[in-house]
Amino acid sequence: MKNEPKIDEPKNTQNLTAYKRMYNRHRRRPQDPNFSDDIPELLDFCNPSANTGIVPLSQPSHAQYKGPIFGFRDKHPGFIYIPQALSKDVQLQLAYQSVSEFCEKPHRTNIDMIPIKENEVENQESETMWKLWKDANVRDDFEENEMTCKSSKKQKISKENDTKVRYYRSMDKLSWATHGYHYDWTARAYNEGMKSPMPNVLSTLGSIFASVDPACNNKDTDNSKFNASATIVNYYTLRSNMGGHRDDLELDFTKPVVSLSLGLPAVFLLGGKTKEDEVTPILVRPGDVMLLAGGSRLAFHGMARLIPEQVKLPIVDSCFSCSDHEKDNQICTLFSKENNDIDEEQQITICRFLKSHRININIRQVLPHNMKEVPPNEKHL
Ligand SMILES: O=C(O)CCC(=O)C(=O)O
Ligand SMILES: [Fe+2]
Repeated sequence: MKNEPKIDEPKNTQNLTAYKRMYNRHRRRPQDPNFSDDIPELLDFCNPSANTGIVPLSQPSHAQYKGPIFGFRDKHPGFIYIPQALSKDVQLQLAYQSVSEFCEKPHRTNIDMIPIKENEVENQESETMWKLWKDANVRDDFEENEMTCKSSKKQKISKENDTKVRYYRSMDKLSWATHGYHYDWTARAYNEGMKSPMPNVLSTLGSIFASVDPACNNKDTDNSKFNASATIVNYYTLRSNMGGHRDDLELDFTKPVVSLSLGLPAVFLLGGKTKEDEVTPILVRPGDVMLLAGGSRLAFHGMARLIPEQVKLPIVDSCFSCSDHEKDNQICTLFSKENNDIDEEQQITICRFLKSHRININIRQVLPHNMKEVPPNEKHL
């Protein structure tokens, strides 16, 4: 009897990996027009109920981040979850930078790799993707919403045929941007010839959060210092997902991948070293931070779906509100100056963008401390 298939398991799912089975359970159902079908139960670090295996972790004494951090008692060793680590202001600031400077030159995006189509117009220098999105989405309805937005503009219309101008670089096509070492998706490697400056704010955030990992001590000058040298910003729509993979191209796996979430909540799937290992579906909310660290640094993971605004999620336990512990860390001071730069109209437009998108920023250290550059022609597989 032992080897016989279970009756309630459809035949064609028997050969699927544990990861794929979990993905199929949680992915957005294409037949659901509103994307709001019932969400199967998820692990919620913002409401850590009993019997979930979630345990509070103690902070290393040198940690720069002082808020509560969590992991699992008996699975996913080394994985660290920091609920509501980013205040609303910090989320807004990071989202603004993600849609404006982080996805423009000299950084690299997926759009650079798409050939320009015949009916598309090359954007002028002053027209960033964000400006075009904003112009197309800021309309008179702000006034209807009691928010007066005097300078709102209508979507740009071409005079000849009264149709929308199709720009080559447009937010609607944007799915990722990279900084520092650009990830070369074709070669599956980093290389010295493909770099842009790391945004300071991302390097600093990477170091602050990495410091909760016992393997990182930024006060030291030795090999335990986290040195952020690459970021990937993922831009997701309600239709997006990210398949199961391992972040295995860096040359130092002793350092964590620090992952920040903004915008819509999502279902993050955390597995183990193979696609057959146990997979945990995690509800990731805006403001949460995760670390793929230690024994989970090379774990399979992916993003099954976004959760639309209309789905009612459990309210975040009040002890995770950022206002208490954010005073203890350097994150607020990091942004206090720049924050004034986002005018009200921009803020409203960013909030609107975040109601239909998720932004994930993941920060990595590529090289071990004793290596100055990526060796040429190295195949890292
Ligand atoms: O969106 C996420 O949370 C995961 C992103 C990710 O795994 C990656 O960019 O490698
Ligand atoms: Fe990843």
